Amino acid sequence: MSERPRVWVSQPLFADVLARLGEHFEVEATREVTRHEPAAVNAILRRMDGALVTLNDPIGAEQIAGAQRLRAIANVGVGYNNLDIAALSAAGILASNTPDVLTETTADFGFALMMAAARRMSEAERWLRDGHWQRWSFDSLLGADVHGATLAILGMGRIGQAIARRATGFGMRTLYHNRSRLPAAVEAECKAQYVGFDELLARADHLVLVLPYSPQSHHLIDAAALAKLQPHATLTNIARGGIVDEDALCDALEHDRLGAAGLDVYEGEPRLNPRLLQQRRVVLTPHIASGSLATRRAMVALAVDNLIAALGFGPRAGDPPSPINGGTRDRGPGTRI
Ligand SMILES: O=C(O)C(=O)CO
Repeated sequence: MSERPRVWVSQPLFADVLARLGEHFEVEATREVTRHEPAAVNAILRRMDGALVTLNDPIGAEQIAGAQRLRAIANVGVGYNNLDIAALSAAGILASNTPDVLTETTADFGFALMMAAARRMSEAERWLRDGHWQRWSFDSLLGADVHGATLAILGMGRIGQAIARRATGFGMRTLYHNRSRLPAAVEAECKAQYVGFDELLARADHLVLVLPYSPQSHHLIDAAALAKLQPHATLTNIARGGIVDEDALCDALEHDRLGAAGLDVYEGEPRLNPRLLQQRRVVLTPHIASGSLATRRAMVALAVDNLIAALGFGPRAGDPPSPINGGTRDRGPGTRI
């Protein structure tokens, strides 16, 4: 009997969802959340035919060097800046991600984070828990309205569009900027108007970042970009931390050049820029935008489907549902999220 392919699961995920891998493969699963050293990953991948990894696991030339058997990497996540797609493609390794299944959950969270920042919810709760509420006062903790305001979405992929659809229920005016303009029918459905980058910033009451992280978007929101925002504007980031220059953001907050911020992602997470923790007018959450139970399970299930199909098994053998490279839907780097 020929040997079964071997696959590695880099982090503990839902064991019952992963169980399907065992129908086809020898599975080596990591039991605890681990920050794997590149050399350790390389030693493992040299023995593997496939791997299921998360955004905590950078996979590039160093990790796949000499991994002769490796044919597929399934990323659990829609953003895949942890994968070096050029290196994987050059080695003939099929990479996949998990779009669509997290769109609505992530949009819910982005909208909630924007509202929480605008209405100072974290600050208000800290104030209350710290025992400051002695009597009700008419002008304490006044925030900014969301209904009727101008929503500015940077990155109008699936999640950006889902946020725009939510904004219609709040009577917002939605502007967006994206690498390419959306078809008129999609703009009409989202009630969103395409504008240039500078105009987006200048007109935003609430700016929400939903674009992919790439060398082009690194620190796109820097001091110069922040200076284009209105001083009452809020900034919400549910994309990747590296898109925002966090020191420039702290400067803007400290000098009242920005109303508030809602952040779910950080450059260098889980390590936080200590200055962010000092800011009153920020809502900070630990990268949980896609974190509903149902959605996280669906993401793992899709990654499992991708891995099984990419390694030539199951009903879609050879045709994984959401390939990034080398598949029927080669979407190249910087795909909209
Ligand atoms: O899917 C992603 O890209 C995430 O950030 C985690 O949900």
